Amino acid sequence: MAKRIDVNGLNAYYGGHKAIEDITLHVEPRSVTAFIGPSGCGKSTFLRTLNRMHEVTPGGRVEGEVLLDNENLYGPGVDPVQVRRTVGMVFQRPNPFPTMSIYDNVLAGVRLNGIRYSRSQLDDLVEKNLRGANLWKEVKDRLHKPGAGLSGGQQQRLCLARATAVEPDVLLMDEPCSALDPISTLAIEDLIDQMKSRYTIVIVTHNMQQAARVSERTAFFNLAGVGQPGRLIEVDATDKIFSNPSEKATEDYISGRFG
Ligand SMILES: Nc1ncnc2c1ncn2[C@@H]1O[C@H](COP(=O)(O)OP(=O)(O)OP(=O)(O)O)[C@@H](O)[C@H]1O
Repeated sequence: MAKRIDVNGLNAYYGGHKAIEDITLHVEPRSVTAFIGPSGCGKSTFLRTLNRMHEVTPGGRVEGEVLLDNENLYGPGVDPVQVRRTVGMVFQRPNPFPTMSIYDNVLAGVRLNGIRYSRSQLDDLVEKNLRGANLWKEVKDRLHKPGAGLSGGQQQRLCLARATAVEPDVLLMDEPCSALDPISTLAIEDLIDQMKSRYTIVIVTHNMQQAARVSERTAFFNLAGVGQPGRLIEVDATDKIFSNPSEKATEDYISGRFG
């Protein structure tokens, strides 16, 4: 079930270094929001605060709140492992378990949730999620071959199938196409378009055409200078950000004047 995200006054640190400052952002369910901004402004850091991955980095610390349908992910007693199941993530480089079969890759997260499934239930889960990732037709005859035998684009779709198999509420994508060729990139973008009716999707991208193609809303991040924390400069409808942004820094960035 897609959920709404409300971030209030969020700061994130690496040890003594404040990487992002005072971020407040609201993301509607069943929508795609793109994060754009120059290198080092904290897009990936912010993304990782949305499923408590940031604190996995030594010295990683967060202040402020992230609400998922009004429930604070950083509230007392919240299990970060459960949060990461609810808020799935796909990374820049496709990272299937290389020696594990395609079939077992899809089920890798499912098998950690402690529920016992019958063989036919598992078969159904694998087929449903590979179909959802537009990969079923390409791999149905080699489900028990290793995931590493797929092309980069197929591996990334396998990672999406693995992420959706645990039925998350939110899907976070950190530059999911940056290691892919243009055809595979379009396949992932099509998939994002299809998936947005079921999930809340947040995507970090350096590719502004991609942000314009896939997202309804775009958030622009920037930093005042080297060593300064990144900040959210503005968030608005993607059309507006790319045609008539409110802030000069956004306009400078999208028109290629910096970054
Ligand atoms: N593991 C880490 N340890 C210490 N500092 C880090 C770490 N990861 C990122 N940072 C710092 O946090 C700040 C934000 O980095 P982040 O990777 O979130 O930015 P970004 O906007 O995603 O950059 P890019 O577009 O280049 O991926 C930077 O100053 C970076 O050097």
